[in-house]
Amino acid sequence: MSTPQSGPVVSATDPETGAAGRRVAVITHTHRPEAVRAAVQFMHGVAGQDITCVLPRADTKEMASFLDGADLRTDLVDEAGTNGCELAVVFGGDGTILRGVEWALSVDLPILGVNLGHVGFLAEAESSQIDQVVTAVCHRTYHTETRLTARVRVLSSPGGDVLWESFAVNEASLEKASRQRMLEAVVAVNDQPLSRWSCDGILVSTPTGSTAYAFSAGGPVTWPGVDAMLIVPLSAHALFNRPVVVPADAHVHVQVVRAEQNNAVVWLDGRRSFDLSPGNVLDVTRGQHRLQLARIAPDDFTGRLVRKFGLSVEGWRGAAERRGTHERHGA
Ligand SMILES: NC(=O)c1ccc[n+]([C@@H]2O[C@H](COP(=O)([O-])OP(=O)(O)OC[C@H]3O[C@@H](n4cnc5c(N)ncnc54)[C@H](O)[C@@H]3O)[C@@H](O)[C@H]2O)c1
Ligand SMILES: Nc1ncnc2c1ncn2[C@@H]1O[C@H](COP(=O)(O)OP(=O)(O)OP(=O)(O)O)[C@@H](O)[C@H]1O
Repeated sequence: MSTPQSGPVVSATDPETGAAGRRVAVITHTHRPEAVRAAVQFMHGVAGQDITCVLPRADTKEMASFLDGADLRTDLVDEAGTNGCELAVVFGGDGTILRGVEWALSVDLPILGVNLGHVGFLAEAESSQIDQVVTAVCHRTYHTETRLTARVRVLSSPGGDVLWESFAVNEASLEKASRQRMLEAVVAVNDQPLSRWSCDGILVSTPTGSTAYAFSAGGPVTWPGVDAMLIVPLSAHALFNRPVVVPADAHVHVQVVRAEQNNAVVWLDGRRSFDLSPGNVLDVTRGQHRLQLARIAPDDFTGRLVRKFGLSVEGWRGAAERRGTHERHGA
């Protein structure tokens, strides 16, 4: 789902610092020197445009040698939040973008990812395109694509107390806590039991997550505009062990029936986790906030899939045919 629009209008004065001008958050995979270099190149690019770069203070230790003495307008902050920012530009791979989401989601801040990781499926630009990113940010020519997220809660029992609450952009992954035993859980959709699975785990994934863990587990690749959630069993020892697709408004419950050493664990986007005991329920519904991904080019999910997954669009026959033509021409 894409909403063409210019960047959000931001007040000329930051409410907290009183500083005038535009503010853009910069989040960097600081353990990767090429990501730090790219972030600093971006900051230099926007420096003359009355834009202050807002950095998480924790990121600046590794960046200090690049920042010291540079004529850059930066503001260091401890807490995630808008801090008056209109956009977060993230330099890293998907993991760093998922870290950036923790800053951005609750305040509906768009994220523009620059890939300095291995895959960078969620990124919009490659490291060779920093000048284009600078131009798009300076002229506010980016648009935002919104993505479904999930609200994830752990309940003590069906209808019981809420023990934990968080969100997922990719997936909630309920997993066995002990490697040598199976997890046993009952999945219910809209309060109707669907299946009991003895398995390694169960994913409840968004369309965004359909190219991540759910993809590895045999789930269907789902275009971002599809308003649905995927339920994907991990190695279920059952005749019915298929991924299922439910409407995004469905209420998905997964109750842990048995878990060895009395524990199962849920991981959200591989970043946030909580331990569950038998009887506890993983409760997943549509998230209140949509992730906003800033784009500098028109949407092209098909192209992204082909590029990032290295899909062959000519097939082996096409390659053979081209070789044949080549050989007939005596090359
Ligand atoms: N067997 C698996 O495939 C498996 C196992 C655990 C976690 N994961 C995924 O890892 C994600 C966390 O990513 P990370 O980079 O912090 O961990 P990571 O460093 O372990 O990398 C996981 C891989 O998933 C890719 N990835 C992440 N989100 C993606 C998305 N939406 N579409 C396509 N690819 C995506 C990353 O680029 C990376 O190659 C989790 O949300 C989960 O989806 C996958
Ligand atoms: N400043 C940081 N401090 C600590 N950890 C970080 C920092 N930046 C990134 N990470 C973590 O490092 C891990 C790997 O980062 P990332 O996913 O960006 O790189 P990658 O694995 O090479 O890329 P991709 O996910 O696209 O394959 C992630 O879990 C991410 O959250």
